[in-house]
Amino acid sequence: NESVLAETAKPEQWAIQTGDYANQRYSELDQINRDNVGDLRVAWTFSTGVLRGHEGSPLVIGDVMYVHTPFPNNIFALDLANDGKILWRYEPEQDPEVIAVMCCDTVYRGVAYADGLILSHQADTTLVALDAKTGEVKWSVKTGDPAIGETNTATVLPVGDKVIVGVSGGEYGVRGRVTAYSLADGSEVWKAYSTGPDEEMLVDPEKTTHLGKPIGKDSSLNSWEGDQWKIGGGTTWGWYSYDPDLNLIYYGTGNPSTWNPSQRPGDNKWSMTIMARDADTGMAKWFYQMTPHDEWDFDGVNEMILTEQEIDGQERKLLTHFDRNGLAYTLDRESGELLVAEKYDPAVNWTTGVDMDPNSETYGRPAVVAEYSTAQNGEDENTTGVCPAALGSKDQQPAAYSPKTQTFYVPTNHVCMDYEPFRVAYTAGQPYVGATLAMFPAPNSHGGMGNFIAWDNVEGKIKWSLPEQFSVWSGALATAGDIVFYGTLEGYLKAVDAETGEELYKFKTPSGIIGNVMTYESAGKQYIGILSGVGGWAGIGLAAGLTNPNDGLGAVGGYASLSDYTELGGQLTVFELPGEASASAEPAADPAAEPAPADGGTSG
Ligand SMILES: O=C(O)c1cc(C(=O)O)c2c(n1)C(=O)C(=O)c1cc(C(=O)O)[nH]c1-2
Ligand SMILES: [Ca+2]
Repeated sequence: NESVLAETAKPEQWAIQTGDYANQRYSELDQINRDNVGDLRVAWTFSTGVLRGHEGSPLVIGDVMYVHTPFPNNIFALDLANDGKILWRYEPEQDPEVIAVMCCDTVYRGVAYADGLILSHQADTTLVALDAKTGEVKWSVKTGDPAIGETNTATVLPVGDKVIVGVSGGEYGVRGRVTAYSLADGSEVWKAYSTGPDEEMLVDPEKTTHLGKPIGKDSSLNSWEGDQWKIGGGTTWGWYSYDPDLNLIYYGTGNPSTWNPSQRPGDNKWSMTIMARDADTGMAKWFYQMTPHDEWDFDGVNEMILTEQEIDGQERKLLTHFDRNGLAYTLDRESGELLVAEKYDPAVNWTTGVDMDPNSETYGRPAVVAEYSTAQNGEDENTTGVCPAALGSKDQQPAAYSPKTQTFYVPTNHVCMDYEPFRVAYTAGQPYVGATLAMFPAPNSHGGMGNFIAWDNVEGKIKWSLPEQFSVWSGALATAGDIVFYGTLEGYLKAVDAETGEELYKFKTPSGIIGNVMTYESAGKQYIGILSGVGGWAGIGLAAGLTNPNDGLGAVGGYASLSDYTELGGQLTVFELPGEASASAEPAADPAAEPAPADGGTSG
């Protein structure tokens, strides 16, 4: 979208959840830098009035900040030129029944902006376009049906004259797809399913490729038994990227349903797949399936970060993806060629690695370790000590990339599990999970459940790693000030040196952080914003008031002690440096400073 491109090009704004179309989460702002970040202080705060998990971040367009909440997906427009006064609020009516069919808390990863519209895709799958100035509803359309388990938690991607949306419900047998709607009136333009016949997947058997080869006729149908693909998941609840030059959108598909692999023999295409599609038509250019026939619930939906970098002496258009399965992939995003696939979490034990030999029968496939194969061990058998756990070495928490350091900054989980598949019958709108889980910190390690790492996507190597007590479930931000920010589940906002990882600042916000750090400039001064409000799958114990470690799809386990550190509550905290940045900013409250001359001129 011309308007999205123009708005995201202004460093003083945060105009899209992902920072830019490339999902780099990098800001050119450098007033706050490695030398002064230690002086950060709270500038102002805002309570959202909602208790459960707060993912995503506010947007800033011009002088207005747009803050969203989890269910019921309220939106506030705050006037940054007027002390954050509420310009308008949007509080949709939503049937609370929808909460029962949300797998992993009532999270929402935020609103989008295009052409003067605020676009919000609610939990009940209502997609609404609001006038950004007034909050007035311009149009509204229903994209799914919660009665059959279809919900939404993701942000949307405005591209050209369309807005592209996904769907959640892989734990309810929902058939994944992306749908493009007209920005002008909300009418449907194209729809591309993750599974099923070529026509419904918008696949061309001769032109769409997998690892450089034509994908062939009915590649999805041939990889499932019977009609299982109709309730086979592959939902699309993650982050979306867009390359304006190639006009391709990129996203990943989620777990095949059910979690019991014995109920769905075959590769279960195209679940667990990176997809590249034409933004105008939805036609698939290339796919890459990372985890064929998933046995662990390693949804492939994490963000695709687009960069221009040199690899093997050649400048290439790259796509880097940190998958739930514990492998970090670097691909050529034009051709879909697989360049690097390496473990980014030392705990990973279910695979010995990916076959990188293009002439091999198993090219591009991960080699599975029999001991940790829940399919080979079979139904009603408990496979113990699988690393990573179902929520992966990384879940939805997005990484950041600094073009200055050519380094990726990745919030990770360091968690393992016991996994016991069982037979489950499908009933529309009921959980269709088919496995029980117990999750715990990775053994033989630092004892914590997370690391914040710096990653070299060309070498496929960790540069440095900061141990954390809990999973780092917050999104990172990198800036031209040579610093990187992230939040922790206990509630700390932290800033570290982009080169060395040295901790430079931390502040404990009122609740655990699962939101994404953002930055903006207002009246000439740089600010850092973060939503706190513990929840999400890792924090579901607190969010849903669960005490039994087997509740919350097994996530409570090692996360139960989170309640020793934090409590529910949604709040935005905005940080600044002391001192003035422009004529309109408040003067610094520095008692040691000389009083300013009365005439406002320079002294001496
Ligand atoms: O398969 C799906 O449709 C689906 C949806 C969601 C969601 O919408 O939040 C999650 C998951 N799966 C999932 O597997 C998962 O680990 C997860 C974590 C979270 C979160 O926000 O903390 N959501 C989801
Ligand atoms: Ca899932």
